[in-house]
Amino acid sequence: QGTRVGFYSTTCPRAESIVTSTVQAHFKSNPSIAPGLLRMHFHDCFVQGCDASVLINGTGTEKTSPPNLRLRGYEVIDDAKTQLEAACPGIVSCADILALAARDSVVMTNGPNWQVPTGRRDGRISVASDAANLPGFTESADSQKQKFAAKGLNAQDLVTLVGGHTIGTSGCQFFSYRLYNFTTGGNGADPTIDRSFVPQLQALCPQNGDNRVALDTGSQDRFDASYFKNLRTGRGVLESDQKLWTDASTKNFVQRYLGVRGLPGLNFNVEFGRSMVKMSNIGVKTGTDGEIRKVCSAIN
Ligand code: HEM
Ligand SMILES: [Ca+2]
Ligand SMILES: [Ca+2]
Repeated sequence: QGTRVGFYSTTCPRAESIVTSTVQAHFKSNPSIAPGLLRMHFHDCFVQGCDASVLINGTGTEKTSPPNLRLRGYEVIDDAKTQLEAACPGIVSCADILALAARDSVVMTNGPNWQVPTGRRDGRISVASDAANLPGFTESADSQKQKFAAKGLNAQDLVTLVGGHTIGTSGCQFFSYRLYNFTTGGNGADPTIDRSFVPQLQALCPQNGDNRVALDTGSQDRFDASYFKNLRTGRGVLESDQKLWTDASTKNFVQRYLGVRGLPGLNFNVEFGRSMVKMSNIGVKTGTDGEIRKVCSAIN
C-alpha cells in the first residue's frame, strides 16, 4: 500500500487538472512561484516525509525554522485546496497538492513532465527542530550524500535533484561570505569561484546588501542543464553546489549530464522525473495513516 498514479481518478477526477490550472494562474502573475513550490516540496519530503508538515502554521512549527523562512508559494497550495474542497470535499491531501504543484512548476519552466503517484496523507506533526535534516548551503559533498542517503537517495539522485537549482534565486545572505574576506590575499573570494564571476557576484551582492541572485546564472527561468555547465566553470553560486564539482563521485554525474566524452551520458530531463518520484515517496503516509486536512495550514 504505497502511492499510485491516478489515485484520485474515480474519487476526484479533476484533482490534477485543478492543481495544474491553479499553479498556471499564479505562475502567470508571478513566475517565481515555480522555484518556490519545487523547493517547498523538497523541504516537505526531507522532514517527516512528504506529508505537508511544512505547511502548518503556528509557534515552533517547521515553517518557523531558518531553512524554511524564505519558502514561497503557500498561497498557491491554499488556493488549490479551496477549489478542491469545493469540488471533492475531504478527498485530496495537501501533501499530494504540493507534490503535483512541484511537478507542474517544472513543466511550466520548460522542464520535463512525469506522472506523479498520489495517495499521500497529511501529517499531524510539525516541529521546527526537525528541519535540521535539511542540508545546509555550506555542507560538504560527503555530508550532502549522507543526508540524501538517509532518505534512500543515492549520489545520482543528489546531483540530479540539486539540479533543481536550474531555476530560481538565492538571497545574498547564503553566499556573500564567499565573496569577501573568505581568504586572505588575492581578491579575498572563495578560490573555487571563477575569477571573472567574482566581480559580477560582488556587484549583485554588495557587502551588507540582500538581493536575490540566480542560482543558474543566465538561465534562472528555464529548466535546463545549464546549471551543470555553470558548475564546470566555477559559477556555482552556493558553496554546497560548487562542491558537487570538487567531489569525485558527484562530479562524475555532473559530467555525465554534460555529455563528457568517455562517460555514459545521462539525460537530465529523464533522470529528474525519476529522482523526483523517489523523493516524493519519502516517508509517505497512506491508507489510514495521517489525515486529509481541511485547510492546508492547520491540522484538523
Ligand atoms: C544540498 C542540498 C541543497 C541545499 C544546501 C540547498 C540550498 C538552497 C538555498 C540556500 C537556497 C536559497 C534560498 C533563498 O534564498 O530563498 C535554495 C533555493 C532553491 N532550492 Fe535548494 N538546496 C538544496 C537542494 C535542493 C533540491 C533537492 C531542490 C529541488 C528538487 C532544490 C530547489 C531549490 C529551488 C527551486 C530554489 C530557488 C527558490 C526560489 O527561487 O524561491 N534545492 N536552495
Ligand atoms: Ca514533511
Ligand atoms: Ca536553468
